[in-house]
Amino acid sequence: MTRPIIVFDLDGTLVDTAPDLLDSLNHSLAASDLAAVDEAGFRRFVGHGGRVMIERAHTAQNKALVAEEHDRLLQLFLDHYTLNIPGKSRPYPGVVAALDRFQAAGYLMAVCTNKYEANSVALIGALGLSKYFAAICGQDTFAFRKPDPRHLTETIRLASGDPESAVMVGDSQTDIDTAKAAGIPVVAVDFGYTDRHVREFEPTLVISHFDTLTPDLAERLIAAAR
Ligand SMILES: O=C(O)COP(=O)(O)O
Ligand SMILES: [Mg+2]
Repeated sequence: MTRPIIVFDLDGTLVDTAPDLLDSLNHSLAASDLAAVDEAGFRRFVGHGGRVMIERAHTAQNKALVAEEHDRLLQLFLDHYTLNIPGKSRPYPGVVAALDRFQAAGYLMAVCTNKYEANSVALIGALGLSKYFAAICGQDTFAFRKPDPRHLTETIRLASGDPESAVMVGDSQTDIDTAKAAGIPVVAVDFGYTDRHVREFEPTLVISHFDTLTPDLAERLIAAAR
């Protein structure tokens, strides 16, 4: 029988990356004479990767953004972000213990994120977490990304898992919509990056700490979804 799999979102779910994403975003926006974004703005702009974050910051400040300028600012963002990995980013409380529990219980684990794959692999490596994951799939790994459910189902296949025996953990509407479209139960953490409470997006379950996330719980969610 295929081993069950638990798939995690990265930013705002496994790792608190907000300070570094915000620093790199503001580094990039400064080159475009935009006002710096604050924490509240960041929560509204994040979730679909750096390119969309830059675009949303411009829209919010009523600034036009042509394609070449968009490319230039994205490159500035990525160069700054890449150079500073892992920066101040750290796993949320209880993450490492939860990964150990799922590993001991025989689960496959994977990451499905709208960060670029190279930055995701580098960040997870710098935090010493690579050994847990059978696959780390970013927004550029496939020709589609969350909320397209194939980003999740192809991540599961790449990790040698089965979408019928899978659970997703995320922090945003993007993650919840993705998992629901794939028919996969989804646990939402309530401490990540969203400007509306995750409850509003109707995940299977909301948790406030990784200590709550156990293989028993995952097994129940997978069984209930069948
Ligand atoms: O960086 C982003 O915009 C989103 O990243 P996530 O999918 O890991 O939350
Ligand atoms: Mg996230």
